Amino acid sequence: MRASKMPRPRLIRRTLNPSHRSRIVIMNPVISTDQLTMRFRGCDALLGVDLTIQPGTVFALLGENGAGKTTLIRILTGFQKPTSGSACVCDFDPLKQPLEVRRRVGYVSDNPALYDWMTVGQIGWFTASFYPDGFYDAYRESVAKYEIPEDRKIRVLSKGQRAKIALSLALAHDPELLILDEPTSGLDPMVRREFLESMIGRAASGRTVFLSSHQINEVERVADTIGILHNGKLQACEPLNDLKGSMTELTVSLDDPLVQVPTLPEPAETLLEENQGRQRRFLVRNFDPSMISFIESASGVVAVRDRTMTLEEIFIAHTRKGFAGPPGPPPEMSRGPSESPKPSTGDGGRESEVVTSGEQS
Ligand SMILES: Nc1ncnc2c1ncn2[C@@H]1O[C@H](COP(=O)(O)OP(=O)(O)OP(=O)(O)O)[C@@H](O)[C@H]1O
Repeated sequence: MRASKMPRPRLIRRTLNPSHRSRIVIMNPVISTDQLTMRFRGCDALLGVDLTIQPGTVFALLGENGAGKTTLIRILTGFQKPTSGSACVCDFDPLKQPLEVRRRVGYVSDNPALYDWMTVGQIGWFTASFYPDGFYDAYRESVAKYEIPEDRKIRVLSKGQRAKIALSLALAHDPELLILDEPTSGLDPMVRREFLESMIGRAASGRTVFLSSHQINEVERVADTIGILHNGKLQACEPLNDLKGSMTELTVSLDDPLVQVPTLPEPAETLLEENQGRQRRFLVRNFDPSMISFIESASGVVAVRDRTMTLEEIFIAHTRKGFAGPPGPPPEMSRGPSESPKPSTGDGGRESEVVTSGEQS
């Protein structure tokens, strides 16, 4: 990482105990990346990803199949050399200091590789040899909690039991950073719930959790920061509440499909516009309810409805064809249907138009 691009330490004020006075602690981000790019033959898996994750965060990386999530995780854990750009994990460069990174990171891949011929106990004992004292005891405690016999061979375990073993191995050294690729696949609903809730506890104790997942409703319950990766680009990376609070769906009813809807004033930014006959649907970032009367006062506008969006809808808005990408120059709310032809999206006869000038991914 170039010195000029190293993340600057942030001042975080935290009260460690109600009986203690507040004190200032200087903390570096747990993860920071600078313009990470990964080009495979015939495929750009990551394109200039800048990501910063602070300690004590439950971060969820959302993305469709092939968005680049696993590639990003492989780079962060030192298993993959990026084409360009750099990463810093727990203050180390995963490429140059992979062992330092792995000592501090617990990682469970979406398809954990375990030695099938070992027993549950043996794999814990074997892995413990790479870690400080205390690993094996913590591992055994976790396996006992999951009620998996230690003398059972790995190869006869069910998918969910294997996932539990992988989690137990990843957590036994109480890592600073836990990276989980699709952590709950294979776990039954009760265990999923308990496990995800335990991630909140880890973050509260200052540890950091990085989840990559397709289970949007599930991560919404536990994550405090959300990243949305689409075609290798990070389209959004914000605290969950900021992300949800910043996006609004507007439905404008018109007395004629050709009516022009006025341009919204800044800071509103229209990300997507859809024509549905006499209704125009907009996805707007930074919408202020006071703008409703402004739109209603336009000629031909019959009614305006606004609605906050769920995380799932926000995710779809960021990953569907036609989304304009991260904030760019101030957009126009509408150019009016007569001014430019709109491409068909094939989604049930609706038409979408990109209305910002942000780069398409
Ligand atoms: N070793 C490789 N060689 C060539 N292409 C690769 C390689 N690894 C990944 N890719 C490609 O990079 C893109 C991103 O893959 P990646 O596995 O990171 O996606 P993902 O977001 O984890 O997907 P999923 O949710 O399906 O696991 C895909 O198009 C994939 O085919």
